[in-house]
Formats: sequence, C-alpha cells, structure tokens
Amino acid sequence: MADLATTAPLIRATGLRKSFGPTEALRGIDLDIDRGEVVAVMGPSGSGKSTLIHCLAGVLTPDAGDVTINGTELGRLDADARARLRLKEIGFVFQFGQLLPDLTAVDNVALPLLMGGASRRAARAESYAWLERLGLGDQGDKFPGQMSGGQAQRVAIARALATRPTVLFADEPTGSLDSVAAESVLETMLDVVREARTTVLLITHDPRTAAYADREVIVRDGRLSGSALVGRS
Ligand SMILES: Nc1ncnc2c1ncn2[C@@H]1O[C@H](COP(=O)(O)OP(=O)(O)OP(=O)(O)O)[C@@H](O)[C@H]1O
Repeated sequence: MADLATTAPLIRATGLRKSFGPTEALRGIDLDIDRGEVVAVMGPSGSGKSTLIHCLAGVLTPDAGDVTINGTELGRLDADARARLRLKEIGFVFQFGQLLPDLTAVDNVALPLLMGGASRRAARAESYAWLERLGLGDQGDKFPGQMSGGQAQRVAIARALATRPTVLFADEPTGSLDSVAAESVLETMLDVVREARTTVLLITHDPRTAAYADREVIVRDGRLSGSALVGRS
C-alpha cells in the first residue's frame, strides 16, 4: 500500500473564506499543493493572492475552511502552536527583503537559527554556507545598506531557507529588481529549493517568473479561476 505520508498533498486548503469588513478577499478556495512542488500564484492586484498565502501559512485565520500542512490542521492549533509550526515548517520572502539594517548579512541569516536554539558559532557557520549557496560567499560581513537590491534579496532568501522549511512562501520576491537581477536571483533560488525539495508558493505578476514554476494557479475575485501545469525547463 502506498505510504499516506508521502502521497498526501503537503498542503490542503478546503473552502477558504476570508473577509476584511465588507471586502470578501477569499470566497471559497480549494487547493492542494504536493511536496516539492513550485507553484506560481498569479492574478490581478487585489484579487486575494496575499490573503491566500497568509491563510495557508497560518498568519491569518480564515473565517471558514481548513488548512492542513504536513498533516497538521492549522485550525486545531492555538496561537503559540501555530507560531511554533511556522518557525519549524515555513519560510517567508517578501518583495523588499526586510533585512535588519543594523545586522550584517551573516547575522541576518543566523537570526532564525539562533531563535531555534543553535549556538552562535553553529548559526554563523550555517549562515555562511547558505550565503555561499546563494552566490554571496564573500559578502557575509556587509550590512544590507552596502549591498545591491539583488544581493539583499539573496540574503533574505538565505535567511528564509536557513531553517530548512518544508514550505517557502515568496510574495513577489524579485518584484523590486530589474529583469536581469530578477532572473538571476530567481534561478539561484529555484536551484536551491529544488535541490532541497522545498515546496514553494510564489506570488508573481510576471509571466516569465511564473514560467519557472511547475504549476500556475490564478486567483480572481477571491476564487481560483485556473490552474495549469507549466513546462519545467
Ligand atoms: N488587512 C486588510 N484590511 C482590509 N482589507 C484588506 C486587508 N488585506 C487585504 N485586504 C483587501 O482584500 C483584498 C485582497 O487583498 P490581497 O492583498 O490579498 O490582494 P493581492 O492579490 O495580494 O493584491 P496585490 O497583487 O496588489 O498585492 C483587497 O481588496 C484588499 O484591499
């Protein structure tokens, strides 16, 4: 018999609804994401993409519906347990990396490892290894203000991956970069996540970015309006 743990979707969302006052941001979303899948989330501005990934990540609580990640139903967890699950299973990257400006690149990447209980020495060694993987082996001692936008986004990606999350949620991670830098950052990120078999949900407005994914889902007016397999190069 097939092993349920490996054949069940890594993330299953059913009947997700979320309103902000009178605005119905999500109007009933069902979505399965397989382990190791890279999914591009597309759709017009205001259609509900960020709300969707925030509900999937347990940052927002949906008004109705359920999210299960790696066998754990988020709705059954209290706030502390959800925060622990996020720390263990989930990484985030945003359009502007949100690095701490007073910490060097290596210390930014080390931060979540220290929060997870690693020693300072181990956290720094691990951080240098992640920066190396993201092509920044010689940039670890720089502060974010001394780096290019592309370098800073690579540091943010290294920080998100350093805890070895099961899922990476990326909200326009290259949206602030020019197209050459965006492509290079994206290619590096996807090489690293595919090697680690990290599952990725990637919000993007850019079809060229979406073409790197295994699958595109399209959110319109709070509903999924399409889902297509994208040819992986
Ligand atoms: N905290 C909030 N308070 C009130 N309304 C909100 C809040 N967050 C989102 N909304 C509304 O919910 C709808 C969906 O927003 P959401 O940010 O999910 O869209 P999006 O598709 O990610 O947009 P964009 O591509 O512009 O980032 C929008 O109408 C937005 O104004």
